[in-house]
Amino acid sequence: MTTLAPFGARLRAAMDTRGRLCVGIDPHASLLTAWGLNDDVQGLETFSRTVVEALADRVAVLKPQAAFFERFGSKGIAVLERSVAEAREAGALVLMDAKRGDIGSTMAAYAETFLAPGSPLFSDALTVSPYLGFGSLRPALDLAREQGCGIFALALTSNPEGHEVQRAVGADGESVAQAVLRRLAAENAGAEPLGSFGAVVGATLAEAGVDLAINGPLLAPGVGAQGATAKDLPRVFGASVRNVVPSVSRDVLKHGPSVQALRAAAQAFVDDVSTVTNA
Ligand SMILES: O=c1ccn([C@@H]2O[C@H](COP(=O)(O)O)[C@@H](O)[C@H]2O)c(=O)[nH]1
Repeated sequence: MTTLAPFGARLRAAMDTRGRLCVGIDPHASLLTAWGLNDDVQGLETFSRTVVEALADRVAVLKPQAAFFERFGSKGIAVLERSVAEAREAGALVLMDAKRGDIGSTMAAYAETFLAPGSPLFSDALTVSPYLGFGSLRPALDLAREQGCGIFALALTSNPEGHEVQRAVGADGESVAQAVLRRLAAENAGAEPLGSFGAVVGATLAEAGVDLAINGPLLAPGVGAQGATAKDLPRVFGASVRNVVPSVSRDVLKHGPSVQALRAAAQAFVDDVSTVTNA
């Protein structure tokens, strides 16, 4: 099995050649219906296959939302396995949005599931929750580093409810989100051209209010259906905007099942992002 180059380097190259965009594969029941599909495993398979066919050979990152596959049990997970493999085969980086987080010994099993080569769900990167303590993520951080994979830890999420936890300030005056970012920066120290340990920071924020200079990617969900636009990115991310990977799900997916329309919608976001980030 060939060893992958570090995820950060692969992501930077993908963004340079394909443009800066992550498209989520979120097969909501309402989207399956809107596409004329049944809300069942066959509908899930057709939906996911269509998104992969339309976008995996052109967008930098595809981000399957595991929850929408898990809701169909083992058959849904089998669809997820095939989608991940086909998307990677077509050249997209696959970021598994599973937001795993647990005590270290269990975290090791999650890491094996998503980051061990040969695992049926092997992905290029994984979202994780650091709210059992950043140190509990160590098995995932170590396996990702060893295998050329990436990790995206939740720092400031796009939903308004996240702030009560993430903006909380400790006795030392540091916010919880800032502590997560500081630990990510340490993981990325010295990495070039970009570290592999990223943060999730919502594009919906009024302002970041934290130091985002982590030398790693900043996944920015919230563009599209949650109300943010590409124009918000410079305000939220400041000088770190060059490391932002905007993430859109419903606002691209609503254009299916037409492959051409999905492609056009994704390209429109890529163009919008390049206008504001290259300004
Ligand atoms: O802070 C976060 C972290 C993750 N997400 C996920 O991103 C997509 C957003 O979907 P849209 O349809 O573009 O709103 C979804 O899978 C979320 O679970 C997020 O929104 N915010």
